[in-house]
Amino acid sequence: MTSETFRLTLACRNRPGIVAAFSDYLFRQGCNIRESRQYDDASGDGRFYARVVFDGVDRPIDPDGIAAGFAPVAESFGMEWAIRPERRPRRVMILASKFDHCLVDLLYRRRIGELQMDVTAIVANHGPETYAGIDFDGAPFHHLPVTRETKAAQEEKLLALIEATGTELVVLARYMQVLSDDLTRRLAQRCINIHHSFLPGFKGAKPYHQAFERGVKLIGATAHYVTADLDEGPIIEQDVERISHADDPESLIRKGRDIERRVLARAVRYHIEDRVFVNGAKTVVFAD
Ligand SMILES: Nc1nc2c(c(=O)[nH]1)N[C@@H](CN(C=O)c1ccc(C(=O)N[C@@H](CCC(=O)O)C(=O)O)cc1)CN2
Repeated sequence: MTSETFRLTLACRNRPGIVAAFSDYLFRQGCNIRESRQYDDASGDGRFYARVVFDGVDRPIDPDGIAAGFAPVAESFGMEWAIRPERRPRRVMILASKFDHCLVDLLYRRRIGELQMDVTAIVANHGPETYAGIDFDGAPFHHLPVTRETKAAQEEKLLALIEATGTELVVLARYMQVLSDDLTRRLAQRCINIHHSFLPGFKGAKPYHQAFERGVKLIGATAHYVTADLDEGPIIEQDVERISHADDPESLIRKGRDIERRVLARAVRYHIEDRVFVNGAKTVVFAD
């Protein structure tokens, strides 16, 4: 009989004995460490990060008991930590605007089991006619139109929906509205945006036109956590593709769609698999 697997994630000020402490604790609980990744940010503010996958070998694990026993160990190191069952799907809300390529891609990857998530809702500032023909796979659709004048009220409805659905992660899948400072604070480290450029280049709207005018030879996309500062949040994933003088804005937009899809899907997967740690204005990513 195989035991269920769990993930321990932790972050704390670096000092000797952290690895010994959590590995000895898990060993004494009869657990087996299947995978362990760690990073000691000696160059920055001396933080230590670890992601540990463990199971009970051939005996069932009591996660609450394991967590209760680990709490004093964690406290002695001043850790931020969590223990989660690997197979529990994360609750994810997807926001979209006019362009649906990232929305469709995330739904497909969920349907084939690549993304271990339950979609709590699909929210858009455009009406359902914009997404005609898309199989939402049972996810509820909410049309929340917004103007400069109605932004505060729209965001209140959005936040109420996030809380009512127990949403753990909000994904801006080419959602083209700037979120307020208050909303970004409430969604800190649990709201991922896909920006259609290789940041820090070409921030803001219309990055492909900016790229065309500049005559760059590479275009890219960037997935980052959303902060109040537009396109400035901690970067989770990026990718690029070579282009040429022959590419006009339309062909850049076409080539960009593929890059956006794969970069956002990777960033969402890394987040829901607890592979991403925010380290100040940057991230530590234990990619697979
Ligand atoms: N607080 C933040 N909100 C959002 C971010 C962010 O980094 N911080 N990223 C954007 C996505 N985005 C670029 O990736 C982006 C979206 C929209 C705009 C913009 O200027 N929008 C205009 C309205 C445009 C329209 O109605 O079509 C606006 O909001 O006034 C710039 C960049 C998502 N939100």
